[in-house]
Amino acid sequence: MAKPDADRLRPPQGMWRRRIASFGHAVRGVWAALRSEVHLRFHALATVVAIGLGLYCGISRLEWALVALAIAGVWAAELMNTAIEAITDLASPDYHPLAGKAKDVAAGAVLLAALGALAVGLLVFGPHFI
Ligand SMILES: Nc1ncnc2c1ncn2[C@@H]1O[C@H](COP(=O)(O)OP(=O)(O)OP(=O)(O)O)[C@@H](O)[C@H]1O
Repeated sequence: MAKPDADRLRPPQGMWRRRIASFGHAVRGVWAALRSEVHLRFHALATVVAIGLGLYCGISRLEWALVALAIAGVWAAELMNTAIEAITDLASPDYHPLAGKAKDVAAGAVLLAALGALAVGLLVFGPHFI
């Protein structure tokens, strides 16, 4: 007899069902990362602050686009970093220079995205306060 989990794990039939299921997996991934990663909670706070500042300063449509890209870039980099950390810990729980390199490079991607977001924040919001 099939195990109870087998039905749940079988991919749903039909294109839309599969698309909706994929979307659900992605949302579940963001939620799982948010629960486990302190950095992501900090990004969530920074996102709320940036949106609040944007509303307070009445920034333009183009400025909103830049802020949105900066926010999405940091979230995407941090989520990829979390995924790479997880797969690295799975593949190499013991010390290995390549595991360290993978984690360092993934962390570097987050650092670059964060620096870019900082530059966008300073350039967009700075003039409203100076
Ligand atoms: N298996 C490993 N082999 C070699 N070096 C590792 C290994 N695991 C971690 N490291 C080194 O330790 C650093 C920190 O790794 P860790 O897994 O603690 O991530 P972290 O920077 O604390 O990220 P987070 O706080 O998001 O969990 C890595 O960037 C890497 O240089």
